[in-house]
Amino acid sequence: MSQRGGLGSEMTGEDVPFGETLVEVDGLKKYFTQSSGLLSGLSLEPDQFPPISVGRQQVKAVDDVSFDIRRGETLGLVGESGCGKSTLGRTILRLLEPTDGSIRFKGEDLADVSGETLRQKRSEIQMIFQDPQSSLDPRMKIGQIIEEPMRAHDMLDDEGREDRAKMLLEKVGLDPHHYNRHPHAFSGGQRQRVNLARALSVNPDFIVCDEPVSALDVSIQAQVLNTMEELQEEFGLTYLFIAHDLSVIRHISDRVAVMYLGNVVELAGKEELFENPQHPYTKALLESIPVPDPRQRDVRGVLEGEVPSPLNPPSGCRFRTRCPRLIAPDTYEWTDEEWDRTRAFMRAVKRQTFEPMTASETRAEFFGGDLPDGAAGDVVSEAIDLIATDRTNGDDGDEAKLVEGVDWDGATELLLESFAEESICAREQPAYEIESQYGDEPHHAACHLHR
Ligand SMILES: Nc1ncnc2c1ncn2[C@@H]1O[C@H](COP(=O)(O)OP(=O)(O)OP(=O)(O)O)[C@@H](O)[C@H]1O
Repeated sequence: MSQRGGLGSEMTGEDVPFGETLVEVDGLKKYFTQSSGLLSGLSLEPDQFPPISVGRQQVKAVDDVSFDIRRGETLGLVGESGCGKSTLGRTILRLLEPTDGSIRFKGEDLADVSGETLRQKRSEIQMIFQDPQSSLDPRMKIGQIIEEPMRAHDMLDDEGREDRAKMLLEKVGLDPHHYNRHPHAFSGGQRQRVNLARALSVNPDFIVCDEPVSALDVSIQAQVLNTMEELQEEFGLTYLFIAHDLSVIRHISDRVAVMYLGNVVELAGKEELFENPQHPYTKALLESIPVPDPRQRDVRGVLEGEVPSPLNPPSGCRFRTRCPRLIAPDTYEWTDEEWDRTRAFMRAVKRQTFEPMTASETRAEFFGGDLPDGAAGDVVSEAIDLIATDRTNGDDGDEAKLVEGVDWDGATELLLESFAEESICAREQPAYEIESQYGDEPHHAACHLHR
């Protein structure tokens, strides 16, 4: 059980036992309203004055996210840059107002509390950011920095706060005699330890850690992570740990949530997630080849194609536009081989990954000479004609004329509209519970392959 640093409040009836739900996130959405580009967003409104309006678009940074965090655990949150991790963390802390959905802490919706109760709740939830450099005021001594939250919460008297700050310096692995030093006298890792001490000063139960070790050298990262684990044990802390680096997530997490474009696409126990990943996005992340420079060992740019804009995310499964396992549309009859070949061809056309060739060479290259049977084959044949170097226009008189250039865009649009947009992946949002191979934690995978 937590010692609460020997100076904290007593356990109260509302304290949550270890392993029970501490934080409940339900249907959470955070949209940012953004004015669109300079002229593109202007539209003519003849019935009003002035007769123009500025279009507003919604950045769907977090879109319908639900999960629980249990007392004493670390839930890792991983995903590529821009997928909404920080926004999710900040919305859970109510640094950002949710657009929809709820966040319950110890069973209570923070939206329903106010005044002294809210102030009290706020001290129970803290956040640590990535950049210890900019989050520490250079003019303040670290003792004052650590005491600041206690002062804001009227906790203890001057002497009590100083004692507690020194005790915490020691707990985070720093020398209490450095109480009067300024942040510039400390290394990056030490500054992050100061941040930890500051967050701990007000006895929080729950800490959102947003990329806390990303700015540190790898050798220092492990030391800071170890200290965080020790503090968690000693103070009974619960962490939501945000990182893009899978090795950091693997080090610290009990369970892991994988985020993609505003959605949690997979959530499972750590071992289950790393040993038995079930979402193609998670698999792609895990299969990414580590680059020699460990500071660049992250998940940026390892997947084919760009993350689509959160202004207009794909329908159904958000990963489908980059997914190597897109499911065959049931509007056509396929054999598995026909669909595999068609899907590979569609991806190659979309990304223009090959030099244009004649129609028969394209058939041979992608389909071994045999197009799919029936209507699907007709579509493929039409698409091949659009990108073939012997592309002809037979409508014009008797002699077919060779048409200049290949029509990549036309072929892409035809294939996507006929096939990709007809797939269940485009039509329904996936959410499935599957059986875990490792441990007995539930395994959530938002992928129609598990339907
Ligand atoms: N205040 C804001 N106004 C408009 N859009 C925003 C705002 N904050 C974030 N976004 C957008 O929301 C999306 C999610 O951003 P967020 O910072 O949460 O992602 P992230 O996964 O934490 O990325 P990173 O690891 O790069 O910090 C991005 O497209 C981002 O541009």
